[in-house]
Amino acid sequence: MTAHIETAELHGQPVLKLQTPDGAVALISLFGAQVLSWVPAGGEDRLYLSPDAVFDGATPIRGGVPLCFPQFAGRGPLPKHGFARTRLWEVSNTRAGKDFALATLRLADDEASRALWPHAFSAEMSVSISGDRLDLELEVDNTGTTPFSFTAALHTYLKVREVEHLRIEGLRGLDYCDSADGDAIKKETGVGVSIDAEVDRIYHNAPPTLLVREDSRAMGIHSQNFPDVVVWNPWEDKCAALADMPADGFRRMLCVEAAAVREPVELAPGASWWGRQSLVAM
Ligand SMILES: O=P(O)(O)OC[C@H]1O[C@H](O)[C@H](O)[C@@H](O)[C@@H]1O
Repeated sequence: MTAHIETAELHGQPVLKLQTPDGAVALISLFGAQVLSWVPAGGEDRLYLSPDAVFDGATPIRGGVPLCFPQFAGRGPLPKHGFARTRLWEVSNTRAGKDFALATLRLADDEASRALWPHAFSAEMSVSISGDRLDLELEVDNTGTTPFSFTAALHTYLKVREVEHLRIEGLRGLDYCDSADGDAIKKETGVGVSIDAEVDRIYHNAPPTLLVREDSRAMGIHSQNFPDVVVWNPWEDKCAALADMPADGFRRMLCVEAAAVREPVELAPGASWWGRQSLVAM
C-alpha cells in the first residue's frame, strides 16, 4: 500500500488531502498554501484551526500554518503578513511513497503581486507527512534581474489542551523583541516559558530544536535556516477582538512560528533561499 493524495473541498475551498497507510493525514488549502490540519499516525489533530475561521477565498484563514511572505506582520508597507496567505497557489508536484506523502505548491509573481511588491519571484511550499512528522519547507527564488529582500514566517498554530498548562523549552538566554510591549528588547530568563497573559515575541538566534511540553504529550519543533522564532498567544482581550476566533479559542492554541524577521533575507538575481520547520508529535 502506498500513500494517497487527492483533491477535495473544505468549506467550499479547494484542498489537497495527504494520507499515509499508517494513518497520518494532512489537509492543505490551495488558498495560501496553508496546512489546515495534521493528524500524525495513530494520533489526533495537532494543529489548531479556529471553528470560526472564514473560508471565503479572500480572508486569511485563522489557524493551521499560514505562510507570511514577503512581509512578517505589519513590519513594512505591505498588507499584514504579506500577500502569500491570500493568494491561490497551484499544485506543482505530488509524490506518494510507502510511508510518506508530499505535495509542493507554487506561487509566482503576476500583475497583482507586482502592484504591491515589484519583484519577480517564485515561491514553493512543500508539505510532507510521515508517521509522527510534519515537514514544511518554503523556497523562494529571485527570478528577476534586480535584488530584493523579504521577511517570512511559517505561522504554526499548535493545538493545545490548555495553554496555561504547557511549557516551551529551549528559549532560555535568548534576546527577544516584545511586540506586546512596544518592541522592547528583553532577555528570556525562564527555563521553560509558560503562558498566562498575552505573549507576542520575536526571539532571535533561536536554537534548531524547541519542545512544547504538555501534561501528557509534547511537540518537538525543529527549524533550519529560520533564525527567529515568534511565540504568540493573544490571550483573553485580544482574542475577544478577533472576529474569527471563539472567546475561549486562545486557550486551545499556541503559535510557535519559524521566522526570518530581524534580518530580512536578501536575494540576488538568480539566487534562492529555503527555510524549514518540522514538527514531531510525541
Ligand atoms: O491576525 P493575524 O493577521 O493573522 O496576525 C496574528 C499574529 O501574527 C503574529 O504572531 C504577530 O506576531 C502578531 O502580532 C499577530 O497578531
